[in-house]
Amino acid sequence: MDFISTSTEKILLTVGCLAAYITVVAFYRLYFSPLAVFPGPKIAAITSLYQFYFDVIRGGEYIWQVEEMHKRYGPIVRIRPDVLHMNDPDYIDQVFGTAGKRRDKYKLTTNGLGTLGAAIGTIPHDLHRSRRAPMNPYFSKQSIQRLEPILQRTFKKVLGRLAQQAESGEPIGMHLLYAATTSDIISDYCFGQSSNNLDREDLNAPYFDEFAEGVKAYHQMSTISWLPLLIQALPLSVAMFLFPMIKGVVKEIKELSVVIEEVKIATAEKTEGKMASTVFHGLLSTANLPESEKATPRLVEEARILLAAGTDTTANTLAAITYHLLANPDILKKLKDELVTAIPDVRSMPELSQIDNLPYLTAVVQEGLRLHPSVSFRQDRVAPDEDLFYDDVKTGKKYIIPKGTPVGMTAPLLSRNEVLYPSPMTFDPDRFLKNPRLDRYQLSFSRGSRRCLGINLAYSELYLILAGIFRKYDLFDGSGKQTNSTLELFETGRDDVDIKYDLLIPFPKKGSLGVRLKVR
Ligand code: HEM
Repeated sequence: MDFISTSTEKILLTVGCLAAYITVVAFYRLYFSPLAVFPGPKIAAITSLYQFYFDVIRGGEYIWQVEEMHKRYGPIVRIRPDVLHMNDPDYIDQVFGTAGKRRDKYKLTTNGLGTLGAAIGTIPHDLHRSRRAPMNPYFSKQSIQRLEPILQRTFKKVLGRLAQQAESGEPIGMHLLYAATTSDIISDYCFGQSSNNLDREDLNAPYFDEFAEGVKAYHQMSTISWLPLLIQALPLSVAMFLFPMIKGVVKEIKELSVVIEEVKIATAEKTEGKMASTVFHGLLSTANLPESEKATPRLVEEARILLAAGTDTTANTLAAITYHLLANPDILKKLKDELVTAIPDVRSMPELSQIDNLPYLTAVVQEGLRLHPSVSFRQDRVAPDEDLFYDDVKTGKKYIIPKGTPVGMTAPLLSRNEVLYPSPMTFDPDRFLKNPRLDRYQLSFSRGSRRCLGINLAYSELYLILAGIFRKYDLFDGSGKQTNSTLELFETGRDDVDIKYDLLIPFPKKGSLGVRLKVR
């Protein structure tokens, strides 16, 4: 009897203490936190479990809750106890920082990326700068222009695959074809060894499926702060059993470690001089890079990011643009007219110098990036040195965002701004022709010192592949009179390209087979 009452008392005491603790924390967050003055739902201010429910349990749906919050509370909202979110295109520079302004990353976002040693996962501004600096020359406009032979060689294989598909009569999944292409290019540029996905019968589909499964862990890792530490602390076999989504990562780390070691041996005798021909030969022969920065595990993390960021992003935007062009014959006609003038001989491969200034192609690419930013997660930044000031012009309210506060912006939300982009869900390249300065408001490649490293490569791939495919192929019209090669959408609708779930990268409705085409 005594035992029961003592145990019951202990349980009651524990529950009481817990309830008191939760009440005090909730009370503090609601009324005394420096972020208490910011609008937003109380539940989001009290607990991060609100985000956890939508992002982890429901799988990438918090983005739509945040959109609703903005509709209800205005352009600045508190979306977690410690995080603000902005949806004002005129405030991009303040959040992402202009020259000379330091911007850190938010710890939990980088946890989700799982690569604290890579530039993208580096929290402090200054360390990020030093990691990014030796990679910048390899992704400058001139360096990417020098890559044209690799791009051309790879694109020839794409045309070969499309021709092969025409013979088979089977539909082709364009996301996979584009991912195989961009992955071949970035792997070739990183190490001088292409993944050769385009030479494989299955286009290396299992690798890309594994990648898609892996990114689904992003929200778990970024909302449960201790999860990455737990996974690292467990024996590998136990971790893989409990968290099967890490299997692909473990395999990739092993393979990339071997590749990096090979590059190390190849660069050992070389001294710094002219630019190396691949990114990693370059990094490893940079004399003033500390040895710790050249350690294999850190370089493996950098390589994982370059390979992932350089693959699915561009492929996703390419697939979406392909859909819109084939679903909108008027838009495709305008593009084709421009391409026919710029590239008179249909048998010749387009060269970047022929196409990189074409106005309509540029508008198509910008509109594709606007409507389908291939990085859909909240881009959080922290200003460590300065308070930020925000005036809500509609309500006249003035806010001071204390220094050190994570503030996020989300490209797919910003790009649906109805004032900048009337009928935002319509694919309308003309809006960029009418107002070319609209590109100032694009957040698709991020901004500031953490802007996408691969932006010039991504543009070259987008221009070259779209120009090459749509110069050659017409839209199938069913007349039976067409003599040119043609493309037709196969069982593909708008909901196969529109974002439904934000899992770091955008995913369409469940069960979607992506953009599929019949090639004739
Ligand atoms: C349409 C294509 C692409 C889009 C929309 C895109 C978008 C982005 C965005 C939004 C970020 C910032 C992410 C953050 O806040 O942490 C980023 C960073 C990055 N991207 Fe891209 N990207 C694309 C293509 C590429 C390509 C082809 C590469 C190839 C190297 C690449 C490499 C990177 C790297 C390394 C970073 C990290 C930069 C840093 O933190 O300093 N991306 N990208």
